[in-house]
Amino acid sequence: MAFCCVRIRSIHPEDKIKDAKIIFVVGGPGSGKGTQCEKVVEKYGYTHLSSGDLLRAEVASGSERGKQLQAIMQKGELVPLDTVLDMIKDAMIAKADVSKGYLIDGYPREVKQGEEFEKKIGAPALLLYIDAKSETMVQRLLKRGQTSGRADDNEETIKKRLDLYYKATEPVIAFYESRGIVRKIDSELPVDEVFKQVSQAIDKLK
Ligand SMILES: Nc1ccn([C@@H]2O[C@H](COP(=O)(O)OP(=O)(O)OP(=O)(O)O)[C@@H](O)[C@H]2O)c(=O)n1
Ligand SMILES: Nc1nc2c(ncn2[C@@H]2O[C@H](COP(=O)(O)OP(=O)(O)O)[C@@H](O)[C@H]2O)c(=O)[nH]1
Ligand SMILES: [Mg+2]
Repeated sequence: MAFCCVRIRSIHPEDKIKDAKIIFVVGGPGSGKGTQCEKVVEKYGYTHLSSGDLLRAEVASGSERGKQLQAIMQKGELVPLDTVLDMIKDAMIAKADVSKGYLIDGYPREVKQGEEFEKKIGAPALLLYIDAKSETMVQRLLKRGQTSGRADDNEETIKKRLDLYYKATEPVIAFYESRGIVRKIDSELPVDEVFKQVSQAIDKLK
């Protein structure tokens, strides 16, 4: 007896991003991640997702979850991994039809965050390591704090964010170095010089 089979495949929203080109942008607070990402968006049409910005948008919405997040961010601590990851994933899916690739800025903050991202979303093709000296980062953040209105751009929280960066986030770079996808960017130079290095790294991806 012949069967006529219609295969019904469930469509998961995740399928839309499973082959996406992903760049992790990692560096200390104030190292210049956001500044460089904006320039990449302009030149390459990538979608920029700053995990910090996504969290701040949730805080600004005034939701109950936002209130809990604000308390954590004000202390310079890390919010629960699943919260950030779900936000990134949803934002990626929302842009899937128009995106040439994704810049994931400020994530992973710790090795575990990277591992979970790969399980739920996919592997990065490149990690841009935006490197600046800690004194440089502090100076930039204090200057940014004069106008940013960010509750965490103050001397006390900056110190905590830097400590956490060296303790939790730097190991992320070593983790991906073993895969050969890390490009170290000297972010002490003027913005356009920094961007030349970033462009070279992205051009090599094609
Ligand atoms: N993956 C992430 C990203 C951000 N945060 C929280 O959000 C705050 C601000 O994050 P972000 O905007 O990325 O700040 P920095 O990287 O410190 O600095 P910048 O905005 O200057 O990039 C962090 O201190 C942390 O509390 C987090 O917990 N987990
Ligand atoms: N001199 C100089 N300043 C920079 C450079 N990149 C960023 N800044 C400044 O440093 C501050 C922090 O930059 P931002 O992009 O917000 O860094 P992020 O915290 O890593 O996202 C901002 O006030 C920028 O204007 C750079 O390459 N050179
Ligand atoms: Mg930023």
